[in-house]
Amino acid sequence: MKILTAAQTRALDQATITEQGLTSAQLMERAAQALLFWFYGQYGYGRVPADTLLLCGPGNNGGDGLALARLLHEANYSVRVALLPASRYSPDWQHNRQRLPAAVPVAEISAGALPAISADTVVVDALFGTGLSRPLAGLAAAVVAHLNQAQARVLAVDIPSGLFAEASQPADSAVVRARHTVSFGLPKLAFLLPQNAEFVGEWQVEDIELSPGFIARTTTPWHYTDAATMAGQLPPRPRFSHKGTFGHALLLAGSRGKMGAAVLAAGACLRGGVGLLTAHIPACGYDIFQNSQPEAMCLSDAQPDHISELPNLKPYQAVAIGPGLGQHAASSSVLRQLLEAASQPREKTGPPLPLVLDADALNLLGQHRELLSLLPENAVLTPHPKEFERLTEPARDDYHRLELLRDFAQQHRCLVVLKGAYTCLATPGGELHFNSTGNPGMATGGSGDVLTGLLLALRADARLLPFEAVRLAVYAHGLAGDLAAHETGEAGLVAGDIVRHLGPALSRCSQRAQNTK
Ligand SMILES: NC(=O)C1=CN([C@@H]2O[C@H](COP(=O)(O)OP(=O)(O)OC[C@H]3O[C@@H](n4cnc5c(N)ncnc54)[C@H](O)[C@@H]3O)[C@@H](O)[C@H]2O)[C@H](O)CC1
Ligand SMILES: [K+]
Repeated sequence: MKILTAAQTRALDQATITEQGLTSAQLMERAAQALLFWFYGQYGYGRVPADTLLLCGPGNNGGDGLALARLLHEANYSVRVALLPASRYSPDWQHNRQRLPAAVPVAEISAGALPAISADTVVVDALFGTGLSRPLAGLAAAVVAHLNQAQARVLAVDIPSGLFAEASQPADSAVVRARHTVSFGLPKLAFLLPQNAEFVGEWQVEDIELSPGFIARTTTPWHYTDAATMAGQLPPRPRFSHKGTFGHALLLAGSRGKMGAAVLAAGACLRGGVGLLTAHIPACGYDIFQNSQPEAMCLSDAQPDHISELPNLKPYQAVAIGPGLGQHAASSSVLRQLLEAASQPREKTGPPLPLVLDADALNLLGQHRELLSLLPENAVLTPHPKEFERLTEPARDDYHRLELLRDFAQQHRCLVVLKGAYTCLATPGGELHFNSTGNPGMATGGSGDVLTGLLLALRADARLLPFEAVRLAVYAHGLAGDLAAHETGEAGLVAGDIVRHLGPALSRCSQRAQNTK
């Protein structure tokens, strides 16, 4: 699913109206209907809130609010409307103002007459939407401050008022703190960034049949990976496949006290469908590893506590390094040797060896930035924000971090998975793909090791393009976390639960096998 700018969204509106032969008021009616269904979903018939207040601005966001006020009134909700005065009102605002039944109380907001809001009032924030052109000030800012301090349940229409769709607002500007946001057609970039979570609350996107042709033609660096995007992305396993079909993966992981990271990554790699897995681990971990992952092969390093040797890479279709690795100088030298070997083309025309770098491998890269020039094309890096900062620089805010991320992936021609809520995958071509799956229960030790193992499995599968493999791994990892949390609750979730649910998560992304009989 694409994410568009506010300007592109306005053009999408227009294209929809033209292509479908609609009036703009008819499109607004679709938006208002979607909002009405949100109320039905929340309150059902007959359980309506005692007091619903619609705060309406002068543009089409306010027009949506006025249309919704009419629909709610017709559905027997007790509604009142408060209008933000302006010198100009949009034509569809005026249309819906006229259609508002006289029985609905309407008041004009002024500094001395702010609408009464109690903690029991359900407030619809239809002050400003994607037409916001500057930070809120004056009366609009006063209304927002008044609303926020009432701590009422707030539903934001399209986007919380005062929030820009794709840029930071200045610190301390007035922004509605919504508990819910119902947006139309496509998500807004703002919804996906941690700095906006306090304003956006729980968000959802409602389909109002905006022009699919226009969306397809419109270019954007931002994408949202949802279930529809991922349906059928994992190819079926051919009936005549054998373990060589899915690749032989090498995992370089573990150090004394951190063998669990190697075990978890290996478990995820195996559940990710790899053909063969070999783990190269420090000698202290040999028994631990062999006992807990009997399906994997194991190479023991000469050193007891850390990795100091790089195995011969010839047998392997992909290599991951980092989980539980530690930062010993000898392990750092293994990383250097691996990057040097992988940056040489394996065959004259073939792609370089697929690499996945995580955890301490990223910290070592941060300490030795000269190694970045050795990254082979499409190497996968999986930093969380702090690890990413060590590779680049501190970000001023979440939008700046996205810029740094995009630049880094383009400059080093690699795939960077910036981990967190809505994990963001940056591609060498400059795209940013935000992931929809996952939950806060996954903020627990070992989750990242599981992702590395799954990435390793899918990068070893030669049937998948590098970007496809990484997007699928990120999505399936989050989905496995969601399936696991369903069983354990978020607090009770541990990384091993994610491993156990990778199989079901991947099968939800798989194509049905055809002609395999
Ligand atoms: N995207 C869709 O598919 C649909 C969107 N709808 C709704 O329309 C709004 C966007 O409406 P628009 O008229 O373009 O903008 P706004 O209502 O957000 O406000 C514009 C209005 O406000 C003035 N203004 C802008 N910033 C400020 C400010 N800081 N202070 C004061 N005044 C400001 C501006 O000059 C205009 O006069 C979208 O979000 C949806 O809710 C459609 O209804 C359905 C389809
Ligand atoms: K709004």
